[in-house]
Amino acid sequence: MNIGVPKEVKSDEYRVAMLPVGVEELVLWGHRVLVERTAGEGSGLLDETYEQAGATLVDTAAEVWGEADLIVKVKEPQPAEWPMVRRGQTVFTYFHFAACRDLTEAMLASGATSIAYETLVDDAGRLPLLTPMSEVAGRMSVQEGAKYLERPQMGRGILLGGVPGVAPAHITVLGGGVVGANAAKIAAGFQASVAILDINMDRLRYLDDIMPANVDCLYSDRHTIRRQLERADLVIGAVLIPGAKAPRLVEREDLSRMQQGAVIIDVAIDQGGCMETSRPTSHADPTYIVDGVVHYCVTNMPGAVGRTSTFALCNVTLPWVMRLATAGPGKEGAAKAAMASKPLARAVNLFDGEVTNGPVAETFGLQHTALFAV
Ligand SMILES: NC(=O)C1=CN([C@@H]2O[C@H](COP(=O)(O)OP(=O)(O)OC[C@H]3O[C@@H](n4cnc5c(N)ncnc54)[C@H](O)[C@@H]3O)[C@@H](O)[C@H]2O)C=CC1
Ligand SMILES: CC(=O)C(=O)O
Repeated sequence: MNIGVPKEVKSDEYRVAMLPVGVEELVLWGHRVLVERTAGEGSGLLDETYEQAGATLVDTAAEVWGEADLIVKVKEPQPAEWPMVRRGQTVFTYFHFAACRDLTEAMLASGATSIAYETLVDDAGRLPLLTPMSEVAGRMSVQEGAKYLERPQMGRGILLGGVPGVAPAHITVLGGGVVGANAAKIAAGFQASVAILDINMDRLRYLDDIMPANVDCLYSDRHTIRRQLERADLVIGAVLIPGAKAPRLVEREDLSRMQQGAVIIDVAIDQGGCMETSRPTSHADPTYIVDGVVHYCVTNMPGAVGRTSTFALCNVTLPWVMRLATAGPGKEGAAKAAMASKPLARAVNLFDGEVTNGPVAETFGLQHTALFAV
């Protein structure tokens, strides 16, 4: 099968979807891997290394998209890429469809099979292809929060850990999953005062067992969220309902309860964000201010630490790329791979012009067709 790895084109996206070792494995199994020149550069991976691993290097994205049966990417196809997607092709990447109707419509119109990393749910209910990037973003959210709390960045001028005689910052983490737990762990290490909120009591019990003493694990309801907003120097949005638009936990009027110069890092922005006032931003222009509160809503946070993130992502995606490649090209190959693996079947969001993911269909009022009924 022809497998294509285009260079990422989203703003400040330095990850690449395959390591040289991945190329080598696929080539060993008889596949051809087309890699766009300089695709790995942002992660410090040179063309020569891909070539030595057996990749066919090509000069343009059009050649990759034109020849590949399976496209392996990091971020959702950007508008400039949409015309290159074709029927019969499978695209395996982060899509976050619920956050963007235009993307959903473009991919539906292409007739390609869209398999989304973020909805690949294993039999234990985990999200193995989202987890490593959530670990990165959760940890990063605290370092970004620390930066934007600095006064020259329009923040309150608060040091996370305080100093003897002066209280540390208070950090509220909405959502205690992978992003939330990683954020809380790093924030606690900075000696901040931390509260982590979730609606899943089992998860709260677990977090309560493993978190240090400066982390409170609280049930997430409207009253608790409002009380937290009054106290917080930094709020981190980390909730998720897989496939669906993020639940909205903070309304615009709630910002009036917050302190001037407080910072919101809405990590959940890739699924639409969990604050009414969140809108997507980029690494080049990451923040804006609403009612005196600094908002940071970058949709590809791990892209900024491309080298760490590329290795963390490719470690988990390669076995699934291998399964898709082994199943063969076209929609028949994608269906065969999905038939043989429930996690892969759950990750198929669009197939042959139909929406096969329930929450995506519900978000846009589109018809939902079960994958094996297509
Ligand atoms: N902006 C970026 O660059 C990145 C964004 N993300 C996003 O971060 C978000 C969180 O991801 P994960 O932590 O991996 O998800 P997760 O599934 O591990 O955790 C989500 C948590 O939210 C909780 N939750 C759901 N509704 C809630 C509510 N109403 N109140 C409180 N808690 C609620 C769930 O119980 C769960 O524990 C996702 O949207 C993910 O795509 C992840 C990586 C990078
Ligand atoms: C999860 C995701 O969308 C990212 O890592 O960019």
